[in-house]
Amino acid sequence: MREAGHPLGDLLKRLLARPDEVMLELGAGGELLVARIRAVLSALVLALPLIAAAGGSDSREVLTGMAAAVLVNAMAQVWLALARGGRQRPWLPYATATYDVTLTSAVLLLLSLLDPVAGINSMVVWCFYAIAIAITALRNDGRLTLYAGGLAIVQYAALVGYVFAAAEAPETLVSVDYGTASVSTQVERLVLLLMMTVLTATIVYRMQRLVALSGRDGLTGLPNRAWLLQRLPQVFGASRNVRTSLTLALVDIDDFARINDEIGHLGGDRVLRHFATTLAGMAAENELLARIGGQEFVMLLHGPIGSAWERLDRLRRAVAGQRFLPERGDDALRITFSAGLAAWPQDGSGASSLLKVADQRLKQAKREGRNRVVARDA
Ligand SMILES: Nc1nc2c(ncn2[C@@H]2O[C@H](COP(=O)(O)OP(=O)(O)OP(=O)(O)O)[C@@H](O)[C@H]2O)c(=O)[nH]1
Repeated sequence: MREAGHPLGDLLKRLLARPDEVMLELGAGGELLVARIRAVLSALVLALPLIAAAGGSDSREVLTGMAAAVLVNAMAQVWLALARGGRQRPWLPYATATYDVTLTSAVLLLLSLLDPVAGINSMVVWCFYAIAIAITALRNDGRLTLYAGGLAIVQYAALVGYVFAAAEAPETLVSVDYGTASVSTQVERLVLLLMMTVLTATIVYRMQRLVALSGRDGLTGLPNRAWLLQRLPQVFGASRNVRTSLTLALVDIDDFARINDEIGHLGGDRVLRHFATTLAGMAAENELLARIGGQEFVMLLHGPIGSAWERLDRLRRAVAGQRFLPERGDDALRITFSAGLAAWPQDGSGASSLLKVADQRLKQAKREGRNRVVARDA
């Protein structure tokens, strides 16, 4: 994997980039988790007007609080129901982040209408900005963190501006319960929100790096088996919707143990990298390629098994006809491969059934003498 020149440049580039499909899938799981946390927190909010009522508060205030708490709970249930749809709604994380931040601003605005200093000096409600920014980390999308942080800073700055502009004497904004409101404290709060955003964005970046590393094969840079098994169900789901056919190919370099014996393990590694590049050259942009074991690769090709066979067999002939020079001075090496194909959905509707069929056909290709592509059972 290529590193960008400057760590900060790399961080910003990665944060602003669309995350990898597997990352987005994990992020959809994070969205559901956030929706569940929001539902639990909202249920706790219901207790606040009841506590106020027990404390002898004004019945109108209690009823208003109750109505607001019910509304917050109803919204939390709506977000939860939408989050259960997985990645069907790409706008959902943005909608919920907007909701979380704007709800915090709305409560602060309400407080400021009762007592201007309460609106901008309240610590507890203000902390919900920080929570709203922090939980975007669970969605694995840096763009969302930057959006939520930016929104919180803009909304809070607007609220502070409004409170100071509306005050008759801004220098004497004092409250018995909330102390003195000063411009410097408010600037500090805005800086804290910025720090929270940068911190959360850095966590997202690190998480993305870890997921990317755990889903990649270190030698070839291709996705590995874990990544492939996460990704395949989504691809099958998308293809089911548009009714296209797919072909899974299990591709295996022939006699690789002998190649290792002849040119050494490092030479074998070079062969693997060269072969991975050759396969990648054949795959279309939206087709999958992964290294799932030693000398074993999986390709997911678009189209019926017949045309996939033609493409792979053409590649097989081309590879067998070329010679690979592992290192200057070495003897040129002839590489061949065998492949077993399985058609989706005819040979299996899931990853494991397709891999099983493709493996049987690969074994058949090896039994029949290697250097061949098998697309149906003997
Ligand atoms: N250089 C190198 N060799 C590897 C790597 N992973 C696995 N191998 C070797 O790949 C070889 C696989 O051998 P086999 O499973 O017998 O397969 P084969 O020799 O290709 O035989 P057929 O598949 O039947 O054609 C073993 O010698 C492994 O040590 C790797 O990352 N680098």
